[in-house]
Amino acid sequence: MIVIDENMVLKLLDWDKTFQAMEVAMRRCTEKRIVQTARSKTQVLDKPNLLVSMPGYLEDSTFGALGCKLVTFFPTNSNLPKPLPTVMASILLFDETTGLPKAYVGGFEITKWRTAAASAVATQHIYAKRSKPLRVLAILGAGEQGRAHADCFKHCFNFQEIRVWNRTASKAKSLVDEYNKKYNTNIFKHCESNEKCVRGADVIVAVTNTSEPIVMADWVKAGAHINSVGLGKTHHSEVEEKLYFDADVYIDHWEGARAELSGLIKAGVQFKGEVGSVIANEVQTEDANRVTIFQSLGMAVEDCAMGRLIYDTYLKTHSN
Ligand SMILES: NC(=O)C1=CN([C@@H]2O[C@H](COP(=O)(O)OP(=O)(O)OC[C@H]3O[C@@H](n4cnc5c(N)ncnc54)[C@H](OP(=O)(O)O)[C@@H]3O)[C@@H](O)[C@H]2O)C=CC1
Ligand SMILES: O=C(O)C1=NCCCC1
Repeated sequence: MIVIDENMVLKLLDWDKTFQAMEVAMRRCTEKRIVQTARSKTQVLDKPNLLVSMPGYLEDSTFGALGCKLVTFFPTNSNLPKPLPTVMASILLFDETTGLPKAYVGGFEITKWRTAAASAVATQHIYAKRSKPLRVLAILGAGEQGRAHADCFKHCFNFQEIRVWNRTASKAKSLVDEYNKKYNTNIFKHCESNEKCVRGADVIVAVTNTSEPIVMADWVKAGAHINSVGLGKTHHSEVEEKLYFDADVYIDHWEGARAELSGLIKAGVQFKGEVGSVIANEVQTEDANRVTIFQSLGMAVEDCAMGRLIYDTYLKTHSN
């Protein structure tokens, strides 16, 4: 079995290929060329900490794989004397014919990259391909995902301004300073409040553990697009609930949504469709003034696609 550790994974990752892998995973999902059920969660007693198991099979000549991601979500890690990441992951790939274990692939970087790229794919197909404005991006949350989304959206789009807000302001300020230097630009701007960050933004990314809404309906401009990624009390805690009734809400996969967005479903919110059906041009938002939301849950087959991409790239670059 090949072991591809986190350092190696990071060397092999590439935004364009990650974007492509997410497009394929999402499209294949809608075409039913995948197998994945709602993921199983094992909670550590009396703690908010979870071990999540995500097995999947993706049929595709380039990105297809049989694999399983095991991911821990330990929000309490941020309070440790020496904080650890709150989301950590490992991916196992198996031979599709024999079932033999093929590779262990570190899943920490992959989870960051594929989640940010899934938001970028959703933004491209639900929003940007309708020739909508891409002037101001608002990122709420400057943790691991906030950073990955800042890199990914800088790479994939051409925003004139990328605003960053974080509950702990110093982390957003550090991100802004670091990224303006890294990209030799001044488009990254720190926002003191989530309201200032959201008002007037064309695209909004929410990537926090909040259990209370941080994106209020009245702040969101007509026709804006929101990627809501974070998991607080529920997967839809970041956006004020009433906005879900006045927006076109897209999901990554129905099985996951039925299990993890049951609160929204019970409240009567209807989903417009999977992002895969938008990629396939089967569904689209027609009204330019309607807000669109991508409610990102994360899918096992996204990790299968990434495992295969990294495995193949590793074999190409380490052939002896
Ligand atoms: N949809 C998907 O596919 C995936 C979703 N996720 C989810 O994305 C979220 C972010 O992950 P990640 O960046 O790795 O986590 P980090 O621990 O690195 O960052 C957490 C972020 O959430 C903020 N935060 C925590 N509590 C609150 C609160 N009550 N109000 C406002 N902000 C808060 C933190 O702010 P501060 O600095 O002030 O503490 C920080 O910005 C998590 O909920 C995670 O489960 C992760 C992977 C995949
Ligand atoms: O898809 C994932 O990976 C995760 N989703 C939400 C919680 C942490 C990991």
